[in-house]
Amino acid sequence: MGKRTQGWEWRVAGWAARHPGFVAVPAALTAASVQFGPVTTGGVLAGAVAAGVGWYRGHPDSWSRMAAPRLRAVRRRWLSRTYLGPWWSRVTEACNLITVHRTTGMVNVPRIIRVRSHSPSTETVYVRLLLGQTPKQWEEAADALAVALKAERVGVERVRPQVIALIVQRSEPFTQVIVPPDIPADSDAVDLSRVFLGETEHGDDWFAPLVGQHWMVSGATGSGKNSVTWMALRACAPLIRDGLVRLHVVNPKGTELNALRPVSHRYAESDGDIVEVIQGFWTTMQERKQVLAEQGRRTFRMSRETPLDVLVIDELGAVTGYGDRSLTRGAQAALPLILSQARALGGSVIGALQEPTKDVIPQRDLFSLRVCLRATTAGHVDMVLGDDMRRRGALADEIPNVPESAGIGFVVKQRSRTPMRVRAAYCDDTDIAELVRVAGWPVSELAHAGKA
Ligand SMILES: Nc1ncnc2c1ncn2[C@@H]1O[C@H](COP(=O)(O)OP(=O)(O)OP(=O)(O)O)[C@@H](O)[C@H]1O
Repeated sequence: MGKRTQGWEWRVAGWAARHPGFVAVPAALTAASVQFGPVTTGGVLAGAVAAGVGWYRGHPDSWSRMAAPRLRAVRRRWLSRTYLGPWWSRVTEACNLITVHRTTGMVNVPRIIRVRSHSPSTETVYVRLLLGQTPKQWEEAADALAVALKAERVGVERVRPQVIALIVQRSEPFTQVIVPPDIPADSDAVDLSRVFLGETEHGDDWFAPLVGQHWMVSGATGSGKNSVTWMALRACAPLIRDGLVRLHVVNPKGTELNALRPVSHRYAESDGDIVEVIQGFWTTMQERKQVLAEQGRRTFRMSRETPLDVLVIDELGAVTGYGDRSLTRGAQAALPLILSQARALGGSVIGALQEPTKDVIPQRDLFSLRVCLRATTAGHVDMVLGDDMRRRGALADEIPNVPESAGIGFVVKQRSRTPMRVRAAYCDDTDIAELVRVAGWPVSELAHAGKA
């Protein structure tokens, strides 16, 4: 007997029996529209669907709730495959960062996991490494990557096993030297809670408070560390003249800051004098404690009786870490006390150093403003600014060692805990001479008066 073939009627009947909904729903809709009219039926149907969807979306286990993020992820992946994928494949291939399976010939491209942008000029791209790749390989390809990504420079940071962060600096916001503003003529015009230091990458002025704060400026030799110090002292010039600010200057190198000798309350270059100045500063703070107690005040207010004492230390590393033993021991006896207690007593410290390691400056966390100018190694960035700051864009070790980059560095925005590229204004010899002239004229007048 030959194979029995079914007629189409049987096949339709069989399908309808297997899918009753497909038959029952149109049949019910047809019957309802014959009975109540198509408009009423359509309206009721639309209402029922809307109510059902509404209920379903509100339900904790609703499909749409669970599915929505997944759908979004799929769409994103699809978009990145379609638009970003080919471009990224070309970039990584050009930089030799893809692998090809030996037998199947399949090309493996490292996957972009996430892209974050913490500042207008920098992006952080998190990449999952391919099997067999090392962060070092990517570091070696950083220059090629910068060219391929049309970026100024690219830094590589290890995040966790298999994941690295590419810190892509798109542009250099600072192409010109920033000129310092005029020194205010009057003490009243000076606001030490907002000292102008330079500009930020956002195009705004960069201000920092000096009263009740300690500043640490770290940078390699020639990075322009003293720019920050000079800007603070220019703001203070009329106050120094009026006896409202006193300078205690520690200048182990004996260069540059020696211009401050005539306007300093205390000044030291040799090891013995340095220890004396630092310990004298601590004694002043202890006396200040007494004065405030007698005045019944808990907080310091700047006046001639209680001036702001500013301790400026150049080469802080030599003073606390790698200088002569008698010097470092003497300084280390007083400096931690000053850093932890002087803020409320009207004492501020401005320290500049090249080597920000813990053994050189164990108290670096006591500095409230920390500026990281050009660094010699990547590790210095997080030591100065805090954990993860390099990964978030503070590529201080990638700042070129050229005079055009001097004064450029990073600070941390306190609210968002993200690094911000800044450039300090540059005080040339004329600006320094002007500062000394404004700050010092009563001293010279007094000297003349004494001689007369
Ligand atoms: N803010 C700035 N803007 C532009 N150029 C600057 C700035 N600061 C410094 N420079 C330039 O960089 C040079 C080096 O600066 P400076 O000697 O102050 O650096 P430094 O970090 O103090 O170095 P060192 O540790 O050797 O004393 C200066 O001669 C000057 O030409």
